[in-house]
Amino acid sequence: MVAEHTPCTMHLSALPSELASKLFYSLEESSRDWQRNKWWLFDRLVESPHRTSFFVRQTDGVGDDKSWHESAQYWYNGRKTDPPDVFPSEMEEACRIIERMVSEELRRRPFRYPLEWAGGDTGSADDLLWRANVAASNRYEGRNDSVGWHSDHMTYLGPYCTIASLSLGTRRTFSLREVIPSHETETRSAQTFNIPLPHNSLVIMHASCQERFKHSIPPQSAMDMYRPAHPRFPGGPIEPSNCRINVTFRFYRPDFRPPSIPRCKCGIPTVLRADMKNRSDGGGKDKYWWSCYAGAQNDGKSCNLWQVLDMEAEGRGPTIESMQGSKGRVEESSSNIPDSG
Ligand SMILES: O=C(O)CCC(=O)C(=O)O
Ligand SMILES: [Fe+2]
Repeated sequence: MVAEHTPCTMHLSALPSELASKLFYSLEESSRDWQRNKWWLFDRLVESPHRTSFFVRQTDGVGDDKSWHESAQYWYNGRKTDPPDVFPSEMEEACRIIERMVSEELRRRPFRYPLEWAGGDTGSADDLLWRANVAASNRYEGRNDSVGWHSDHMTYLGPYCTIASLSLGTRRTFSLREVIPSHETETRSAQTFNIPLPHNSLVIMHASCQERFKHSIPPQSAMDMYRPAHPRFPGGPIEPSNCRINVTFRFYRPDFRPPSIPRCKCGIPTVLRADMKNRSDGGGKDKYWWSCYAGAQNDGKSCNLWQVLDMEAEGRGPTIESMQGSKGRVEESSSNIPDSG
């Protein structure tokens, strides 16, 4: 049902059960002092209703290039931060399994979008179609921690990214809702899909999810405690928890490295957003905007820059389109194009 109604797929029991427990325990402990993001909303300083942290992978297995480590320092409100932590060993192990799952799922997809990254296939023996090199992580404690409606910024991910989101600990609801393009608001309205995410489940937000849908983790009026299948230490007690840990594995694209990100008049890197209201649903004419992000960190003051992303003029790629020389969707069967009406 998830795949039928949304640009996501849902995978239960993603990791071996013992690895999922170990990763939950290690992140549950380290996340107690993760930060709540703070940003300016108009003239008010607001704080995220959950804790968050960011990890970079020591290597993405492709080569020695570690330039995404620098991108990772900008994850927090466009402001340069201390170097983030490297994936702990259980996260690295989980990442390898998840890369395989995502690659298999990509192989099953009937088409790729023109602007998807196409430089990932290295011809190496492991033939992974998708790799992760960073992980943004969230901790939700109790019923009230949450994240509001948003789509993820594409600044370092580029258009039509694939994000793999692992849930550990107590079950929470993941809500998805399409943003209806302006020219269709008269003829149809959006539905909200509420997907319960149990411990050790993986949601893959496939290409077009960030362009077409917003997502959230709403506060809940009630929740079940999570009872781990394994004790924290051999022979120890099972400790129920009201905590959910989320790890979103992402690929920071080589053609969206920090030096290539336009800066606005405030002098800080802009953020890349999809024009969700004026999209063409993958037909290759989607619009993306580089926009000033100073407002979030600068007492709410911004230079209001909005500059259109121009993949060609900015020298970005290779994309599926540039590799296959195709305009519009790269597809095998037209019957598999999701109906946007
Ligand atoms: O916790 C989740 O499942 C969603 C987190 C999220 O949307 C994000 O980190 O951007
Ligand atoms: Fe998100």
